[in-house]
Amino acid sequence: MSDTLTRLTEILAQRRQADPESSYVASLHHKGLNKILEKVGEEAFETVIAAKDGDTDQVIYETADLWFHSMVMLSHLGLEPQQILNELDRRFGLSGHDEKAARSQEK
Ligand SMILES: N=c1c2ncn([C@@H]3O[C@H](COP(=O)(O)OP(=O)(O)OP(=O)(O)O)[C@@H](O)[C@H]3O)c2ncn1[C@@H]1O[C@H](COP(=O)(O)O)[C@@H](O)[C@H]1O
Repeated sequence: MSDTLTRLTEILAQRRQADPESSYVASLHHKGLNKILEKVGEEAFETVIAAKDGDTDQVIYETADLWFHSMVMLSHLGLEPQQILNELDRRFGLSGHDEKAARSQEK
């Protein structure tokens, strides 16, 4: 995992026990899954709008917000970002054709 993702993962784990008054991450966990999912949806929408507008600086900014809130969601669900990276790595081993077959077998 990249140093940035590793560092952020560690900080997010620490902040689960932090004071919601002083930590934004703790405040999201305190508000619960629905609030976290609302933020993921909001940031995804803002990313799409920035891309449609062709505003590349804004795309970078909003995608960072989207990745960050997605990582808070994973943390809330007890999942590790490494599990997502493992899934992406697994797909490297599949051709487009094999990938479709694997997906249809999963269903
Ligand atoms: N990477 C981030 C990060 N990215 C975005 N944000 C926050 O995400 C929010 C983005 O939502 P919006 O733009 O909708 O802003 P908002 O209006 O304040 O949000 P709402 O009131 O609608 O919930 C802002 O409050 C940003 O500050 C982040 N907050 C924290 N981090 C990282 O998380 C670490 C822990 O943060 P704390 O929990 O605050 O200590 C920090 O050290 C950073 O590394």
